[in-house]
Amino acid sequence: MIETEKSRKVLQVKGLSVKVQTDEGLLPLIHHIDFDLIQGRVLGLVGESGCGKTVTCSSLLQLMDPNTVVEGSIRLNGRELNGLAPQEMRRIRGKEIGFIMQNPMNAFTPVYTIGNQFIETIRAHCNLSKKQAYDLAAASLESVNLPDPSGLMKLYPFQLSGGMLQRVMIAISMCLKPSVVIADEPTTALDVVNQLQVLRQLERLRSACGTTILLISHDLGVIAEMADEVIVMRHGRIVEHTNVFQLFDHPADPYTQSLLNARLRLPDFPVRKKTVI
Ligand SMILES: Nc1ncnc2c1ncn2[C@@H]1O[C@H](COP(=O)(O)OP(=O)(O)OP(=O)(O)O)[C@@H](O)[C@H]1O
Repeated sequence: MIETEKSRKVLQVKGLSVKVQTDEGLLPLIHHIDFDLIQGRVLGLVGESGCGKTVTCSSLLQLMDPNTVVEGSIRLNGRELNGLAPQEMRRIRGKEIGFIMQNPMNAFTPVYTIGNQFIETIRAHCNLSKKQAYDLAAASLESVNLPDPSGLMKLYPFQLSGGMLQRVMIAISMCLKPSVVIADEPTTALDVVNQLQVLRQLERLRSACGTTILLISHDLGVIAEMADEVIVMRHGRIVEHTNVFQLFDHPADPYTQSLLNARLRLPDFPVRKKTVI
């Protein structure tokens, strides 16, 4: 098939296996998985706790513990990431692959203000003066609906709620415009109002910047609302990879069916309103 701009593969994962060194030898965590991230689309990654979602993301970011072995190919815009030198990977993380994590407090250094960290992050990746970086940061914070950006930049991370910190991370991504954002359970620790805000801003990141998103969530409601395609993982393997409508209407794998059945018994299952692009 000819790759058009609409179906451009931004990230190609082929034969990804992750093993951890134990006293008994190498223990497999991820078994030879393949998937692609397509420009401007959201790929959901679901599966029960311990199935390997976070290990998969950490491998893409080359953030696995030293006692693990990551095999296979991870190509970002055609460039192989597996085995890349740590200083090269540091340049790629943030600028080319953004990440938004479940506990945003871990992403910030407690002793520096939000403004300081925001501006330094922008300046580490872009050739901007402090004033230019400050103006960009303020505009970006405003664009994710955070009030009083200049006041907010003087605050320390512990003075912001989890939802506000998530939106600061999205605002940083909006400035750096990475090709891919990996969002690992970005709404899990948030109340319902903040969940909605964060999901709206992630959707804006995708639609305004054309960012490709890998969205990990145990919440099938979030996946139904956001994802175009979905991967279902079990015991470190992909058991199903399909578009979101197919997944909810005609789940093929018995494991997917059991995941959906468990969720559908709850009363607040949302109905997908948007159309797949
Ligand atoms: N550094 C490590 N050393 C040994 N085992 C690990 C390591 N990291 C993860 N694991 C194991 O790999 C498996 C997959 O873990 P992972 O964190 O990817 O699960 P998950 O699907 O993200 O779960 P959750 O939804 O609970 O976050 C688990 O059994 C976990 O204990």
